[in-house]
Amino acid sequence: MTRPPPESSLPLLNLSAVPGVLGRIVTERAADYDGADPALGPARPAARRFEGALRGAGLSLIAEIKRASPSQGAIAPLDPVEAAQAYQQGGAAALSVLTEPRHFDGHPDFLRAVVGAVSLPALRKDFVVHPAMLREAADWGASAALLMVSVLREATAAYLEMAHHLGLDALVEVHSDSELDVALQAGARIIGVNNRDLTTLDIDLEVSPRLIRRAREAGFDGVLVAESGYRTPAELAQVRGLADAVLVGSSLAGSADLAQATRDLLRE
Ligand SMILES: O=P(O)(O)OC[C@@H](O)[C@@H](O)c1c[nH]c2ccccc12
Repeated sequence: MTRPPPESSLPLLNLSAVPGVLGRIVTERAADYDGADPALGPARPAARRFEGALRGAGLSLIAEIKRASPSQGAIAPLDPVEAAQAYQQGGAAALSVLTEPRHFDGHPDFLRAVVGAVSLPALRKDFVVHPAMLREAADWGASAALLMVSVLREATAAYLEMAHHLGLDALVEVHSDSELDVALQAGARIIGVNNRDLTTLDIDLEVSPRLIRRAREAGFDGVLVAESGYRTPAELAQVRGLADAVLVGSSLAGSADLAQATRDLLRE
């Protein structure tokens, strides 16, 4: 069986099967990119900076620039560059920058500005439902993009291949055993386990440790990231020695002094 080269493929997604809040958001995002050019252009070299940053000693922090969310509404009117600099000073290893405009108050300019101003590698945090979104991420200087198995399903492997074609690392996000199986099958090198169920927005901090253990037991030797809901060093302790990295947004973004909040959170 031959597959068309990644630069010409537009994998089919069944977004009407995605439930709840998540379903609404991805349907809007697909409409935003309806008719966009799916061409990726020539292959770009892989720097693997995002992956490299997370492989550092101990539990690495991915700090998120998140001004609003469906679960909390407005969080804080962060200046993206100031926030990125504060996170870097506080000890973050990498950044996550929301570019979704309607529910997370994100913007492409935030990502471009952050990449131009700080040295940490940055993830484009968005609901990727079209190849053009990956091409944009690479053009804007992101080191990585988020790929959600709950959205991409059987197209996960194709999107992973497209991200790698563009020289991007991919954070492949899962929330259940069956989604983890898809990520492992697809050949993900970085897997994020989201404690938040994006269809109900409920948080369960037991989800990450459980699925991270399962991934390791299955022989996965890539990078594992615990995502969402972390507010205290005690909560981070639940994934120390287990996850390579943790992704934190709201609890940092909502604090008065972002650099100090970052240092406090990382205190063992
Ligand atoms: O704000 P929190 O609870 O610290 O979570 C951060 C991050 O994990 C969360 O923003 C997130 C994880 N996966 C996502 C997918 C889309 C949008 C947002 C997310």
